[in-house]
Amino acid sequence: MIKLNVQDETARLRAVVLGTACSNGPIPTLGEAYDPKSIENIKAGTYPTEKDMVLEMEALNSIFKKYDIKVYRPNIIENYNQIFSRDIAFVVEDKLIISNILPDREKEVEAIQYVIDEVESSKIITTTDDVHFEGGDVMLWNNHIFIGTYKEDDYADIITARTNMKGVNFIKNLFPNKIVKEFDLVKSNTNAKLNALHLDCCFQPVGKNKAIIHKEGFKNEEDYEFLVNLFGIENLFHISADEMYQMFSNVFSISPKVVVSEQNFTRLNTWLRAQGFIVEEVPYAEIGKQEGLLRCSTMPLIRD
Ligand SMILES: NC(=O)NCCC[C@H](N)C(=O)O
Repeated sequence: MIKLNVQDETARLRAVVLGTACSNGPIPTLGEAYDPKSIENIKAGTYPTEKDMVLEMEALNSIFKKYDIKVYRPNIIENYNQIFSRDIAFVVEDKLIISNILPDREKEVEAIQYVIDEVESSKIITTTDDVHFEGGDVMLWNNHIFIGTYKEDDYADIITARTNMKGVNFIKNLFPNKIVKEFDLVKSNTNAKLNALHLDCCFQPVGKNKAIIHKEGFKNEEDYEFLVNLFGIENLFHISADEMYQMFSNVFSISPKVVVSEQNFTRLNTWLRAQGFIVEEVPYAEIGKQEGLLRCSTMPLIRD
């Protein structure tokens, strides 16, 4: 059995689900794509190849091996995108919460059923179809749970809005001892530079008291100010719309000291090293063309 334990974003990682790019399927049609960056790359003829994406995910896998982390991979579903494991389920404390994910991505959950079967059934949480959340929108931070959401009435038309207020309230009720803080995010179905697809696309803590943030990803300035007050302005690394588009906030912590980052994120990697972090660089830009990066493709099961 797997004894789940995740208390925050950065404690030493022991076990993780890492997605797979194997049998990713043909290039989606514009109608099949569900994020603006994929659409942009399909139109430009630059959609990533399976071969390149498999190589990138193996580079991440080898970092996990180096740090002796137990890695679970999804079972392969033929011709199906299974890269972004983060969104399909997530661990809070000792509970595995199964997301009600975008219907286009539903089969991804079946592929990790063998992992779910290793978890004590009383720890597995599911909910009704009207309650939406994806793991990319949910972050644990000390006594807080941060959740990205979208509050406008046109939620149903916004394919980039994945977590609704019913989802936020469900998590609030599940963890009455936590401070659940939701953030209304800026969304665009058509322009990836104006789209905070999930909370982890515009914000993520690193280390014990620092975070990467794109201010304009937050619809309300007060939400941004809340994070400034919590972390301290000197501890925030601000990223531009272009850096959000490159997914600078979607690095992945394997301990409070060690961050896995993309090899081209020079400005961020230099800052991280100056703060005393060990930065493990991997190539991940091809995966990034699908509007997800390192955090998005991992789902931690056990941290210290
Ligand atoms: N946590 C994340 O931001 N996940 C990235 C998911 C990207 C995928 N193309 C999607 O739109 O669902």
